Amino acid sequence: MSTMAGRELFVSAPGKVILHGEHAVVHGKVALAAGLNLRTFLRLKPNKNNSTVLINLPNIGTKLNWNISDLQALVPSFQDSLHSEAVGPSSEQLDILKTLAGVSNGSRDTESLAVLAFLYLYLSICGQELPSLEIVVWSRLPTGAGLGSSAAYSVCLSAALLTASGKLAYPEQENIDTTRWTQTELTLINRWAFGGEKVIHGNPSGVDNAVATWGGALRYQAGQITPIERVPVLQILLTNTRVPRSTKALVAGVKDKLLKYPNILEPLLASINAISEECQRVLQVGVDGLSKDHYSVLEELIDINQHHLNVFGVGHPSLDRLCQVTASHGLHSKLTGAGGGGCAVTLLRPDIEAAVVDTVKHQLSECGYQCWETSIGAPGVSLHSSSSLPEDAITSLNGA
Ligand SMILES: Nc1ncnc2c1ncn2[C@@H]1O[C@H](COP(=O)(O)OP(=O)(O)OP(=O)(O)O)[C@@H](O)[C@H]1O
Ligand SMILES: C[C@@](O)(CCO)CC(=O)[O-]
Ligand SMILES: [Mg+2]
Repeated sequence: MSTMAGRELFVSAPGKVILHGEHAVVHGKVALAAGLNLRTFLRLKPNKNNSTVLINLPNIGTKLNWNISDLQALVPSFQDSLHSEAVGPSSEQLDILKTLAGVSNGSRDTESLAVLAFLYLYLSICGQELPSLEIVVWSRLPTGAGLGSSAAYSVCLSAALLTASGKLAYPEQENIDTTRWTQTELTLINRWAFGGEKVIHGNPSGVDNAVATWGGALRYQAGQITPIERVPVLQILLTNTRVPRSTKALVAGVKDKLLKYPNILEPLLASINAISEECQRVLQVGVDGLSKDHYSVLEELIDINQHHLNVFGVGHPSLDRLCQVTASHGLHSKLTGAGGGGCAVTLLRPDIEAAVVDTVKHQLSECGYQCWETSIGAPGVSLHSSSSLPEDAITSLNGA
């Protein structure tokens, strides 16, 4: 095993789709989620002749750098983080980072959250001897649309910084192009990514970073990650309403509602839990092929959950419209991720004709929405050789 210290490295992590359980999972209920074949890519380059650390985020037009000597003075406030049981920044650490990044309190803007998460992970993971680095992160995922862009971002940073600082070994080569870390190492990557998610979300459940780390399909409840080894092939249509929203604000809104109306809303959380359980049961009995009846159940579960999520106040008129368009062609949709705009998932039954799907996509694009037809399940965080990266990723990482 060799360390990656001093070498350029390329990492990627997938986005995710939550089939059921968003929001409820923050309150200890079951969620079912799967990796998505839209990924975030990171290039880390050691800076030999320089004494700065640079972060370049082309998706959001951010390019910033800091002098290592300025950051070194802050290290004592972060040096216990690596060994502490608690994951995530303390309020003192967040205050230090906000001052450093010139971010005002309560700011939820895209750049501030991305920069705070980066600084938190860099200072906490790299510790004593801060390395001079140049990091570029570019994603095919829409930012802030419900497909786990924040988790893919945090997972890529966590994996790259742990590897570059020698805290993770270079993964054993399965093949020369793409390698993955061991289970123990993935657990460490996931732990730090959860810390990054805490900076971005405030109170994440941890499901998004778990999917970005392990990929595949999984059941998540209260920190417990159970991979679902075999899942029937599910074709889905993902649609981005392009209505911007903040997961942090939506999660906080649900909490407020639950505190205000516990007796009214707790039963809905229990219902969402039961929906996840029933969905998992159907996927497992139909693992070798879902029957028509199975699809009917999956569709009804989608409809019921979409109504529940509306009750929690995380719907949006753009999502209502999307559900109406798909329903007019006999297709069933629900929001995925935090809602409030962002993305929805539509189940594509195998008996639906391609022409119908095309019509639906056309009508959704006329609403100003963006669609992807895809299937669920994608590999988790991976280390790549530069030659194995897709062309758009390498161009964006090198050209940024
Ligand atoms: N490619 C990226 N470049 C820079 N920052 C990013 C990138 N991807 C995500 N982020 C950070 O993550 C934030 C979006 O996170 P948020 O949790 O609100 O949305 P999401 O993760 O896309 O959706 P959800 O959490 O509902 O799945 C952005 O505001 C930005 O700070
Ligand atoms: C809304 C939420 O349940 C999913 C966001 O993708 C938040 C979380 O689980 O951290
Ligand atoms: Mg997120």
